[in-house]
Amino acid sequence: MAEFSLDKSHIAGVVLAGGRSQRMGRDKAGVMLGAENLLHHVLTRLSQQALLVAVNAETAPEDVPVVPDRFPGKAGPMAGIHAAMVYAAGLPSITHVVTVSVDCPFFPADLVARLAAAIEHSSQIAIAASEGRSHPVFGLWPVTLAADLEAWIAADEKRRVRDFLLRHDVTEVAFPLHPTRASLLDPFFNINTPDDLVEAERWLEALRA
Ligand SMILES: Nc1nc2c(ncn2[C@@H]2O[C@H](COP(=O)(O)OP(=O)(O)OP(=O)(O)O)[C@@H](O)[C@H]2O)c(=O)[nH]1
Repeated sequence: MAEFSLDKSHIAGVVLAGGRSQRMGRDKAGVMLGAENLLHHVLTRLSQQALLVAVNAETAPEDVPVVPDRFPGKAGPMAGIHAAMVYAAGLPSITHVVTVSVDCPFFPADLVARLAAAIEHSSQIAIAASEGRSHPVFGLWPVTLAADLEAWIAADEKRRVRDFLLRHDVTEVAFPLHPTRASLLDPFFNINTPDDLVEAERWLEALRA
């Protein structure tokens, strides 16, 4: 059997930025971390790893396509992942879409490379993990799963990402902690609350030092 190989030229990236940001109390995409907002941090990091990038939210910078949920209020982040798949399926030469979360500004610089290397055939999903926990919103998804995901969302609105993954061939890729001057940073550290934001400012400083 020929070895399956997936490179950046076949991968689009979508930042998941839906949801209610209830714990933060305001839209997380626009929250400032250092000199830039979270959406800017995440888009910058993602655009180095995917051929094209888009945002799954109401608003985005002018030159970035917006990919809104097709099932708003249903299935949480899975609705965003579905919108991402449908968007990417319409792009020439794209076979997979990588999704990342807007509240996670330090995700690994080799996220896509390592997820892509873990995929052994065209219908496989790869998701990230760290510290023994999986992070299914950080996934590399075949765009051909859009119809299956749509049927899954339509059938039951209460299920979670993990339930969808159980239906498919999934590989989990473990990422190491990132050394900083202060201590080891989990690259999937995410910002849900104002206190998390204070901690993220400290990590930003530690990374810059
Ligand atoms: N497209 C889409 N993305 C979502 C939805 N709910 C959450 N997300 C995204 O999934 C990721 C994790 O979200 P959570 O932190 O669990 O939820 P949140 O709505 O951002 O915040 P809370 O309201 O405080 O739980 C973030 O990138 C969110 O933008 C949704 O309904 N649709």
